[in-house]
Amino acid sequence: MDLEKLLDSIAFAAEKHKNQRRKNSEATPYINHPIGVAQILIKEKIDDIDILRAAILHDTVEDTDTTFEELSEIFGPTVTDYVREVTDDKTKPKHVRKQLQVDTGAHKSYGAKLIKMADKIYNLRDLEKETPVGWDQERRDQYFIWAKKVTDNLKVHDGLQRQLQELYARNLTAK
Ligand SMILES: Nc1nc2c(ncn2[C@@H]2O[C@H](COP(=O)(O)OP(=O)(O)O)[C@@H](OP(=O)(O)OP(=O)(O)O)[C@H]2O)c(=O)[nH]1
Repeated sequence: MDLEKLLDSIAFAAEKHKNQRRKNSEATPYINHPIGVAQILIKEKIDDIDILRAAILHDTVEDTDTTFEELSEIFGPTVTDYVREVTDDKTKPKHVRKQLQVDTGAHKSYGAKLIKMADKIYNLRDLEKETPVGWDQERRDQYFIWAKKVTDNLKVHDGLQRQLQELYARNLTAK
């Protein structure tokens, strides 16, 4: 049953992210982010359960002690492969990781592209609300510029693309 599968994923991610917080001034629990990413997809009528589960789990390997083997055992290969596609290799320097997101996006699967689009929408909305603790205006602006380079290679969904365009129109100024 899909609802049970979705809740199992949320419970797993919540446990894995339990000690992490977002970078906003309220230090919101990190799990709000993956839940919000899945919510963005559901609001756009995306109902593929494997994509939704992967959206919930998308930061577990990148940001916690979770391994792909663990995900594969519990959630199976399809969900795990989506998570793998949207996971940055943290052993690489940050500028390399950022460039890889720009360069590899176009070659990813439809599901991975949807998750990446929703991930960026969530982060950009957060940035619109508040500049994260420790960030200056320049870092915020650079994130918008970089996110647009990433998402320009992911245009697989009109509704998500419209939300991204609105975010860029409000926040990217020609300099
Ligand atoms: N806007 C915003 N972002 C926050 C907040 N708390 C945590 N983040 C995370 O910060 C990352 C963006 O910051 P960066 O400076 O680019 O990356 P860094 O964390 O590796 O230093 C994103 O993670 P990421 O998974 O690496 O995403 P992405 O950089 O691949 O898009 C985002 O999810 C917050 O309150 N607001």
